[in-house]
Amino acid sequence: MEELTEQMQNLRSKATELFIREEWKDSIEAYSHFITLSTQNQTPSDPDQLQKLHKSLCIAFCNRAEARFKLGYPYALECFRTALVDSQAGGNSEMLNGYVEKCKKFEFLSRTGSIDLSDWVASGFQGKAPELAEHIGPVQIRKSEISGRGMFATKNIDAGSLILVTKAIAMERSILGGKDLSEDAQLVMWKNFIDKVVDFIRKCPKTRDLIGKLSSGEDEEGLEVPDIDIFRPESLENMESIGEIDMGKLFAILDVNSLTEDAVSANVLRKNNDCYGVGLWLLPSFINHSCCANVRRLHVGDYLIVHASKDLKAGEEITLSYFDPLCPLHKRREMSMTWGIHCKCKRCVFEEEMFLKQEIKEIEIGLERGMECGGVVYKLEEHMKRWNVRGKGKAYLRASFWSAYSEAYSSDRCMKRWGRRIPAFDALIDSIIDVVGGDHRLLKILMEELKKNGGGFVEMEKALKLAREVYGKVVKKKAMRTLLELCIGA
Ligand SMILES: C[S@@+](CC[C@H](N)C(=O)[O-])C[C@H]1O[C@@H](n2cnc3c(N)ncnc32)[C@H](O)[C@@H]1O
Repeated sequence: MEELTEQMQNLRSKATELFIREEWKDSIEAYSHFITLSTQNQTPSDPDQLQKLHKSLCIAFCNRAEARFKLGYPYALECFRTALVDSQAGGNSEMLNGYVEKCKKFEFLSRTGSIDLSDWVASGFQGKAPELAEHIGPVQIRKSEISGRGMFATKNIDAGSLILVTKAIAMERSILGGKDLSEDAQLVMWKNFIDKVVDFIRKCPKTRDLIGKLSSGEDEEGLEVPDIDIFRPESLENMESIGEIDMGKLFAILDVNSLTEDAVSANVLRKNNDCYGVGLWLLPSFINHSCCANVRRLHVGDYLIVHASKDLKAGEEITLSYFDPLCPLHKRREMSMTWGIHCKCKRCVFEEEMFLKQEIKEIEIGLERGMECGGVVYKLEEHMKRWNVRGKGKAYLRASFWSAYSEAYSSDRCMKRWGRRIPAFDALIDSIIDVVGGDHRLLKILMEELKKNGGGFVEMEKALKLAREVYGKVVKKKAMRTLLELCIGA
């Protein structure tokens, strides 16, 4: 024990010396070594010794974060800073202990990604969103057949599992007056957002270099494929600096990669959220779009959480729906234009042919003219039978005409009239989930159905499974039930 204490003291002195000499990289290594030794070994029973150890640990955590920040890593956690302030003020041992525990928790969260939002959800999203930590799951960046680079699973991932947790480089929010944000307010929001990004880049060269790796939408095939490790907060790789970033290129990068919180999958964990935000998150920017996506995103504070909304196979490309997948082809085409993309996913290719059919055009016109939804569903199902459209093809079209299906199945009057002539509710939901993965509207209608017809254990388990696909495994079973109840009113 004494030998160890001496070793720890030597390490601490060495780390501090390196830190003072501004030899950031070596001081990080020395502090890491010190932290590992101090946290893995028996804690001293003498209260004075314990307080000394906690104080040293606080300083070590904080100085290491500071050194990382000096090297240009944006992720120095606020908690480490608080720890320093407090330890310098000679805080009491209980507080120091609290900070050390908090630091250790962050490190653990970042390594394992074992995030649990249950308490926050169960309390009805009271107070500030929980503090999360950066996490990268089993994924890598590779060349994609969709376009440029994409993100791929490196092992099988089951639905609901965490893929990325990442904090925004910058975010700007605006309060929504009515339903939409006025054009002026949007412009102001974008301007503030860009200013924040520019400010960050000035302060943090590493961030500037990482942003420089993102696509500006031009010549994606020629872009280099970065190693995902350079995005890890603890990465010490010395990247070759790209120097000043051209403002024109920066604007193009922000245009291609920024995400808004109004997306279909956002805004789901907090109710009555009247904020509308825009932000830039680095790693999620490598995820390509598909109309049959296999991951979803959630916004918790400034963090973006990406989780699998379907089971994924090792080697499979990870895709996100940049816009609402539960609508017809031409609507999706319109929305994809704002992203400058022409989606060629299997669903789009299949529907391109189907939407040329006169019968489908008539259904679309019928819907526009207010034709009864039950009738629309019946017609479409009959046509699909006649054209021998089955399996995935059938599910694609059902997803495209979701608005008609959801209205029909939610209306008692409609179900009385058409119920026996249209597919059973369970079969319908299963087929749509199969193509678009978990979606909060599917969950909502499933819950309504359960409430109406009373569901047993099997039905409840099915709803919980779908809920995990929609919200991820960040919410445990008990809290998930609260969420399910809330989602009926969502
Ligand atoms: C957020 S980035 C995705 C990663 C990008 N492929 C890269 O190499 O950095 C968005 C850009 O990727 C391309 N992209 C994403 N999904 C696509 C799709 N389904 N079809 C065609 N291009 C797509 C478009 O150029 C789009 O502007």
